Amino acid sequence: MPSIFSYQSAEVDWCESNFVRSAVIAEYYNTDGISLFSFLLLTPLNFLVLEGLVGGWNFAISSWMELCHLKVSLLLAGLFSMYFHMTLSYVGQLLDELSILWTLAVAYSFWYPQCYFPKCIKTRRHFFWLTGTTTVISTLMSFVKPTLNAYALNCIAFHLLYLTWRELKKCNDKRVHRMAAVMVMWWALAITSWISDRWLCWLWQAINFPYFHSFWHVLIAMSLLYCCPLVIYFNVSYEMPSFKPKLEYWPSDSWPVVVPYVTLEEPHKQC
Ligand SMILES: CCCCCCCC/C=C\CCCCCCCC(=O)N[C@@H](CO)[C@H](O)/C=C/CCCCCCCCCCCCC
Ligand SMILES: [Ca+2]
Ligand SMILES: [Zn+2]
Repeated sequence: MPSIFSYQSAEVDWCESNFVRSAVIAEYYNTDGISLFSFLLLTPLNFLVLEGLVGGWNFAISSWMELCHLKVSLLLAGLFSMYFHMTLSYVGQLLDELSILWTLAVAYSFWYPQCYFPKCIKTRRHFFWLTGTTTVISTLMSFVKPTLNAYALNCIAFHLLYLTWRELKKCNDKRVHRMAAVMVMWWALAITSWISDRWLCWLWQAINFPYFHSFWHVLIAMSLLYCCPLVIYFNVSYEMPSFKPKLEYWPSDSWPVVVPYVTLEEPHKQC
């Protein structure tokens, strides 16, 4: 019986042919080629977006700690993803999926708006416990049928879409609507690539182009780049109502390649 650490012991194998470009890296493009771009370039950009938040304002130490948790979780998700595609091992698959689950848990427990809490949950502390318990139970259940884990994780994105839609209904700022539209566009392209790789592999192998999972890595990282400032924008509107958040693009709105971020207008002095 193969060890849970051994190469190709995972339940899932992506469309890219194994060990074609390297004897030690099972799926080269999913591990290094393009994934390296997405996680080692776009994730630091996300860090800068998050760092701008801390550096620019007098941010409470608790918010700084929350962002640190998110950064560590995102970095681990990137590293575990590379380990998984390098080995296609059972442990790699679970580390990849569980790190995404726990990153989502961190984001939900810190930034889920209080107005959407279930009726029985009164404080963020209670919501924190609810998220923690649900995540621990989901972690245990993930060992039952690991093939289903990724589908369950993708369903969480639909919940995020629903929340975005609820928030946009209350918001008139055109810049926010534009940023949400761009985030959804990247996510739609990402999920299409993920499903194509899973379900239409026979077709991509027939035309010798089995690289859609590596596209997914880049596209989901792009979507996250727009998701972070949006989450921060809505969070500031709820938690710091005296500030006025504004979505901006670096270096400027008109550039074809931009990094989105949030700025805050100083609070009005109270008499
Ligand atoms: C203050 C900012 C808060 C922002 C919250 C952002 C929360 C980010 C959470 C998770 C990061 C996801 C990282 C994706 C890593 C992909 C690794 C991967 O490719 N894994 C596959 C196997 O290699 C696996 O099959 C994929 C599983 C599905 C993962 C689904 C993740 C959903 C993430 C939702 C992203 C939101 C984008 C916007 C949605 C409208
Ligand atoms: Ca493969
Ligand atoms: Zn992957």
